[in-house]
Amino acid sequence: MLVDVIPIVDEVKNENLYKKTVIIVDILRTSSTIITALANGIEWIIPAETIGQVKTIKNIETSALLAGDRFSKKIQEFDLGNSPLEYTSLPLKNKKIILTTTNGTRAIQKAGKGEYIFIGGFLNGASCIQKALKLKRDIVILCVGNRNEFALEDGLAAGFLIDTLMKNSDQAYEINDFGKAVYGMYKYYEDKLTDILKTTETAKRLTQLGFGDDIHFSSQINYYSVCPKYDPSKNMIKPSSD
Ligand SMILES: O=C(O)[C@H](CS(=O)(=O)O)OP(=O)(O)O
Repeated sequence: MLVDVIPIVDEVKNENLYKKTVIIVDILRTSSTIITALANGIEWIIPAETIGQVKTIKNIETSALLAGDRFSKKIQEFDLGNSPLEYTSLPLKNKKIILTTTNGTRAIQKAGKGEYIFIGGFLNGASCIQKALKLKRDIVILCVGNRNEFALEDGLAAGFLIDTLMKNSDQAYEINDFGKAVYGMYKYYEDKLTDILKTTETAKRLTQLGFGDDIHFSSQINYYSVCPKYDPSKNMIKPSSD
C-alpha cells in the first residue's frame, strides 16, 4: 500500500487519485468544521466553490442553511460561518448545509477523481484511518494549505494520520518522502501540538480575528468518531456508513 502526502491542493493531479482513497486535510478550518457539523447532527453538506454556486444550489435545496467564510470571516447574509465551534452549540439535528470556504471546499471538489474521499483531521484521525485501511487501496493524504501555500497545521495532521496508520495497519506500506517528513515533524511536536499550532500563519490570522478558540478545538485528538465521506456523483458529504 502506497501512502502519498501532497503538500498543497494545487499539486494534486487527477492521475494520482484514480482508484485511491483520498483523505482531505484542512485543519484550520474546513475539515474541522465539516467533521464537527456532521458529528453534531447535520444530515449532509454540499460543498460549493463560489458564493454564486451556493445561491444557485439554495434555489433547489431551499431548506438548507448557508455556511462559509471568505478569509475567515462569515459571509454576509449566510446563516453560519466556518468556525467548528459554531456547530457544537446549535440545534442542528437533521439540518442540511451548503458550504463554501476560502480553500477547503475547492480542494474537496478537486479531489473528486479519487475512488473514496474522506475528510480527516486531528478530530477524527482514528476512524478515518480505520476506514481507509479497510478499503485496502493506496492512500493519498491531501494537505489543502492556505491560498496556495503549505499550511503547517495540515502537515502536522497528515503526520498524525500516518502515525495512526503505522500503529494500526496489518498491510505493508510505503510512505512517500514528504509523508516521511511530516511524520517526523508530527512526532517531534506531538506532545505540544496546540502550542505549535498557535504559531502557524493561519492560527495567527484566526487569533487576530477572534477565532483563537478554534485552534485548540481543532487540535483535539480523536474527539469525534465520525468520518465524513464525499460523494462526487451527488456533490454531497455525509457520515461514512461503511
Ligand atoms: O477557515 C479559515 O479561516 C480559512 C480562511 S483563510 O484561508 O485562513 O483565510 O479557510 P479554509 O478554507 O478553512 O482554509
